Amino acid sequence: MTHQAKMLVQANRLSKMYGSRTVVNHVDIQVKASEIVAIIGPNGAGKSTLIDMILGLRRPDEGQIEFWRKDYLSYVGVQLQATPFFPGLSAYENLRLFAALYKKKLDRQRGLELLRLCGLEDAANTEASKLSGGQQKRLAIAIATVHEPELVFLDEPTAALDPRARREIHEVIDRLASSGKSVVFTSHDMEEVHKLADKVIMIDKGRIIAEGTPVQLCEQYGVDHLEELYLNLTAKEAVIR
Ligand SMILES: Nc1ncnc2c1ncn2[C@@H]1O[C@H](COP(=O)(O)OP(=O)(O)OP(=O)(O)O)[C@@H](O)[C@H]1O
Repeated sequence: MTHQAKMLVQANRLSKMYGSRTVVNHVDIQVKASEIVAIIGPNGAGKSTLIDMILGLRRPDEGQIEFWRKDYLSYVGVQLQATPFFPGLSAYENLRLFAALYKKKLDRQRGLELLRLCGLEDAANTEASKLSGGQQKRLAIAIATVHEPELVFLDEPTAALDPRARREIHEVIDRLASSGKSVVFTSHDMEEVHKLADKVIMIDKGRIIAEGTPVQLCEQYGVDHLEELYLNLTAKEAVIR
């Protein structure tokens, strides 16, 4: 990624309230082209609410978001936690179906290329329901990118996966960024965040509490690992008596 990379998303002073509770509090976020951004923070910190606002699924109560193009939603891919495919169809048939929903024609060669990008070249004809958990996650990512988006959101893409399956997802994320896409992902695995992210945005109680490259953050706070920083900066849950 170069320093002159174009800006895809520029969100300023975003806030969201539920009743009298502020769950996102004056958050600024930028996403540049080909950048991998990790949004991290404790359960309930406001990460999903923030991403939903960027995706236009929830309206911010305050702040505004500028996108790199008017029709940006056609160039955004989203993989949410639920597995979003048709279990009775093969991996390739699922891709073709989702491409058709986006009104894109997907020829066999392009379909196989996309499956290869997601490490699924040997599973093209396998029924989606028969794929392993890791393969299903990768199919979900392939589906989220079938319309050639420029910006991809992945919500906890490696949750509940074994180390090898995680590593395969890491490779897919790296390949997406190398092919020029920007990736925004959430994760509770600090080692993975350190390895993958160009930029880390740490959120607690709706506010950004730290932001920078993993190396910058560790240097700035004098820690060896992001996990240490995370534990130092995020609040402990109150004990309910
Ligand atoms: N529709 C809603 N109405 C009321 N409160 C909500 C609503 N959606 C989320 N919340 C609350 O807002 C807070 C932030 O939730 P959010 O899902 O954004 O957190 P998160 O950081 O994504 O958490 P996790 O890591 O568990 O996915 C939580 O306390 C949640 O209970």
